[in-house]
Amino acid sequence: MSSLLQGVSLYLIGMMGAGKTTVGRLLAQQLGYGFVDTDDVITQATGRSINQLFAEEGEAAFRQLESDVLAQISAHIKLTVATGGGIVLRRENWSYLRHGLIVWLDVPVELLYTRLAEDTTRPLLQDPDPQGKLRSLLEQRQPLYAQADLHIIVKEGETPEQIANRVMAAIPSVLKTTASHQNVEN
Ligand SMILES: Nc1ncnc2c1ncn2[C@@H]1O[C@H](COP(=O)(O)OP(=O)(O)OP(=O)(O)O)[C@@H](O)[C@H]1O
Ligand SMILES: O=C(O)C1=C[C@@H](O)[C@@H](O)[C@H](O)C1
Ligand SMILES: [Mg+2]
Repeated sequence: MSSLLQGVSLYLIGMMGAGKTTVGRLLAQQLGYGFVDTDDVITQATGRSINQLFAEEGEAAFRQLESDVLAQISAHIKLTVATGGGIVLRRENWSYLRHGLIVWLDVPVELLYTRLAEDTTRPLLQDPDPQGKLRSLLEQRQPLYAQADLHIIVKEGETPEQIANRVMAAIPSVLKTTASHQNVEN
């Protein structure tokens, strides 16, 4: 599979809690790729948590850092990249994401909520109605996530391993489309 991909990186997008970090690590192992998480790079580079950055610098400054980090990552090949849930919001980020194959992990809001209910590390969920907040964020972002090359709809009870296997199985279908386009053009 990794030879089929010819070093093209995978970029995982989707809502917070969708499993980008968890599934991304597994995919990197299976592909023999490096693994990078944009949220982790930001926290390591700044020495501050995402919560701190949102509180002390504001969301706009965080988004700028996120774009800067993504720009640097996109210069590399053979990576599986777990992105922050809001990476799709900035148009310039798409020019970086398009360096690789973009995979949307699409998880129902109810499932996201059960996964994140105890989690206090996502500043946008510090809301009196976190489930409603997740729903409105997803509504706003859905058309953006839908621009991914691969759309993986995750069902309740699916393990990270099963999801990673489904992504691996779906990759050739996207690469085939690219190859057939090339044939038509040639
Ligand atoms: N398939 C799964 N089944 C059950 N729990 C899962 C699954 N995938 C991930 N989780 C759990 O859900 C939580 C969120 O997962 P993860 O951190 O990978 O999401 P994320 O998409 O990287 O979120 P963020 O955008 O906030 O970084 C974690 O506690 C993780 O262990
Ligand atoms: O969905 C979002 O906007 C976010 C998701 C996380 O990955 C972090 O990047 C941050 O909490 C913002
Ligand atoms: Mg993550």
